[in-house]
Amino acid sequence: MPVGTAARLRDDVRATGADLVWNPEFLREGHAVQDTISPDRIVYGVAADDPPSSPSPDPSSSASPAGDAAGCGAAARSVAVLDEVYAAAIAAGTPRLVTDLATAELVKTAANAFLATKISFINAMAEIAEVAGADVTQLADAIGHDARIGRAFLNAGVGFGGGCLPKDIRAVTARAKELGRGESLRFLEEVDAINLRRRERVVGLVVDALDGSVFGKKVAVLGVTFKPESDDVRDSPALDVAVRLKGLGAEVVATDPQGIENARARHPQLLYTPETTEALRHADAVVLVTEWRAYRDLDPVAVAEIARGSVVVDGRNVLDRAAWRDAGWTYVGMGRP
Ligand SMILES: NC(=O)C1=CN([C@@H]2O[C@H](COP(=O)(O)OP(=O)(O)OC[C@H]3O[C@@H](n4cnc5c(N)ncnc54)[C@H](O)[C@@H]3O)[C@@H](O)[C@H]2O)C=CC1
Ligand SMILES: O=C(O)[C@H]1O[C@H](OP(=O)(O)OP(=O)(O)OC[C@H]2O[C@@H](n3ccc(=O)[nH]c3=O)[C@H](O)[C@@H]2O)[C@H](O)[C@@H](O)[C@@H]1O
Repeated sequence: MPVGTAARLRDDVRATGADLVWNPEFLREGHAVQDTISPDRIVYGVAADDPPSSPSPDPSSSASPAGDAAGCGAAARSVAVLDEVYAAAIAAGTPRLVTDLATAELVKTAANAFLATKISFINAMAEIAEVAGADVTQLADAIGHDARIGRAFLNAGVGFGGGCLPKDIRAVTARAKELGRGESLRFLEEVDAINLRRRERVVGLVVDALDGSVFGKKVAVLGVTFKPESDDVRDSPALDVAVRLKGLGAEVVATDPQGIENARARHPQLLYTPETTEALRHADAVVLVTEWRAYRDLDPVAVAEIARGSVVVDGRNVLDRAAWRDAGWTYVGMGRP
């Protein structure tokens, strides 16, 4: 939601006798239950002019500018209700922050924007690694050991997709412009552009590996969802790569453990099979774009026996490149030799 939405809705909601608090959640698809039961933090946004009367159980965890102020209005009651909802998580020591409405709205957007920026940062470094002859996975490991940076969300590859990160960076960029601060978040347009370039890059690597043209070549695309453990194909880099290859004249056969139905509804022009072996059979090139466990664990020797060609493009940098090369494959990674 654009920052300012809660404040705009609040009076209308209160006129009904209810209260409006902003309680963003940070769950990831595929981990929804675990993330809901054990969140990293809980955030309640309450109206700044009606602060909660009771301090939070752990005052050091409250970021409310008015969290300790007197008052026993609707916001205080809402905080008490939410404390009941999250009683188990709070008792387990989950940090709980009470903020104003706008801050709570921005927390959600800022978290996703930061995650997207981390991914595009490492993908930008992958672009440099590609021309410098460096290895972006080793680079990520090395900088990730710095606790201030951290290794999470530094996996370079075909980039981020899904129903949240792409939408949220575009939405907050647009909102910043509305608020007269477009320059503050202009870098997120670059984050978006870097991300979209990675899809082109995967396609380009396939074309190059097939001597300049995919026309008439069979390409096995492993994965259509935006990430493993989800059937979601919204803004999926994997599906985008499949569609682009098809547009260049390749005979694309895509496979996925969970996403075929959703992918077919959006792109019926592609061929799909739930059988990995069928996708790989007589393939001139194999492209891994969603790092499902089943694809990470593929035996390169066995795949070589059913495929026609010997090109594998690892769009997620998850395959054991030495094992694939030993089995006779031309292995192509993303930002690593
Ligand atoms: N998917 C996730 O893991 C998380 C999603 N969110 C946020 O929650 C929101 C919903 O996300 P999802 O559940 O993934 O999306 P979704 O696309 O699965 O669900 C959205 C629902 O809203 C309905 N809808 C859309 N426009 C509407 C309108 N104008 N009037 C009435 N209904 C309308 C759609 O039909 C759909 O049922 C998004 O803002 C997302 O950023 C937040 C945290 C996690
Ligand atoms: O707002 C939301 O709805 C949610 O958006 C994301 O969750 P989600 O979209 O489920 O997926 P992520 O696990 O964040 O992955 C997003 C994309 O980034 C990609 N990614 C992730 C990590 C990485 O290192 N590299 C990378 O390319 C994934 O493949 C995927 O396409 C956030 O992680 C959640 O905290 C948030 O609640």
